[in-house]
Amino acid sequence: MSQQADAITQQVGLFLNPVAQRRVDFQASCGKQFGRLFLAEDAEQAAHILSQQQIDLLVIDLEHFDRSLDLETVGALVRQRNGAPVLLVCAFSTAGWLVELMASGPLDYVIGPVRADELNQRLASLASVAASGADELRRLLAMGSHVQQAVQGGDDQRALAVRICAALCAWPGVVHAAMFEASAGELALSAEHSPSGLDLERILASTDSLSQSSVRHVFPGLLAAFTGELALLDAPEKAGDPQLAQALLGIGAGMAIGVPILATGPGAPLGAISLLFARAHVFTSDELATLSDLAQLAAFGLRLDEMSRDAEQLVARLTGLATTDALTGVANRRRGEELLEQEVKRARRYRAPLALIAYDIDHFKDINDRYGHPCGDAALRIVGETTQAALRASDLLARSGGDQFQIVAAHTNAIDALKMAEKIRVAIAGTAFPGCDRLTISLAVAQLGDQESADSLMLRVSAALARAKRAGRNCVELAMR
Ligand SMILES: Nc1nc2c(ncn2[C@@H]2O[C@H](COP(=O)(O)OP(=O)(O)OP(=O)(O)O)[C@@H](O)[C@H]2O)c(=O)[nH]1
Repeated sequence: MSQQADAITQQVGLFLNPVAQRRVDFQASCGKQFGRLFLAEDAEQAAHILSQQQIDLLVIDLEHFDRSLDLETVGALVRQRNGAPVLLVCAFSTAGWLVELMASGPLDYVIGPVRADELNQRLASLASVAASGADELRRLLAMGSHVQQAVQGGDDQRALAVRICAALCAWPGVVHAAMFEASAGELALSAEHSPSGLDLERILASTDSLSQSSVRHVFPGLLAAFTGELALLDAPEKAGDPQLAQALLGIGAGMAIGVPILATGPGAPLGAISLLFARAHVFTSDELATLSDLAQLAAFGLRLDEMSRDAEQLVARLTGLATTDALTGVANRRRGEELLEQEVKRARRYRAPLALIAYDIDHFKDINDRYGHPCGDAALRIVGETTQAALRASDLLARSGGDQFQIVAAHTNAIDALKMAEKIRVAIAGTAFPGCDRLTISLAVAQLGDQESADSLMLRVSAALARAKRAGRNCVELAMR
């Protein structure tokens, strides 16, 4: 057995999971990786063991944890490690914690379920990191932590890329860091950071298309983004373009490396990270593995950014669907009632006037019967549009059902609401409804009384609307208290 392997089997490990059987299984399948293995059933016990023992490797298994283990508690355990290796076995439901946790300290992770041989492999490589104790590696891990914090920021994609590049420059010897992104077969420089002042964007600007340029075959950042493979160049004069070669020599870059940012599934690489070093550097396999982890972290950050934008759009769309009347596009009854409740509370708090206007198309049944339902539908849409055009931005129009609509008019008293109602009545009476006769509407107006509830306001306005119908239709009725 080699000295390193010896050192690894002397490692002291700690495994955390609340399920006894899972702890037993871990011991059976991975126990041989450790000279000694502690098992903890909760975070408190784990924290206690960490404070009493010199633990080389902490494995936090989030599968089967209930709400007793939260993000903050796991973050505290990672911080307690002070940079020493931690492996997180994530449940799919807790994968969203990763970025935040990574800011608590260097962290390796696998998303469960994970096979025993995969887990053993991860543990072996982490244990060798712990055993090597190389300074360079510790610096690399510290840089990883910078990158993790950069990913955590949650800005737009470009700002995120800029922060990742700035964080990558924390690795000693790096004179320039850049990120390339690939999309639909095209490559673009999305961000760069350079303590040495190299302006790669300006140099590459003379190239029309990066994906067609000769530089892409030689410059590691582009090569990696293009091929999906790690690329190294230790002689900058071979950079593939005289101006670029000159610029690299000018800032004293002795070596360039390109690390691909790979897609999770099959598919072209998402881009690459490009690093320029002041001197030639022989990368250990651990360093290379860490670099590619960093690239994946960057990819994770970019995807997270994209995902959160997708989610926002989806939520906006779903909320829109849930609150909009499909036929007329105005707010539906539920939204109208919700908003009336809110506005009633607000009007009470600020002692501001609030009016409710309700209206109903006159003899709408006849329109349907005479011209057909599609014509009735079109008329409902036009009534909605015509009313909307007559309202202020602060008024909310809702279809309260069938051929009935209501308007919640904030900061509006009965007199002004009567004027609004009359304006809408005249607008509808003067509107052409293609395919059918002219239409009229009957309206009712009510102003919220002191201490009055939304329900009572709606009852009063309905009664007034019934009076408007009885009074001959195509008119406005004021609701009395
Ligand atoms: N085309 C169409 N018709 C609808 C829709 N929803 C309800 N209606 C019809 O609207 C009519 C509403 O009639 P009522 O409000 O009872 O009475 P009216 O004929 O409008 O008469 P007054 O209100 O008394 O003037 C009914 O015939 C419903 O079938 C819809 O989405 N599209």
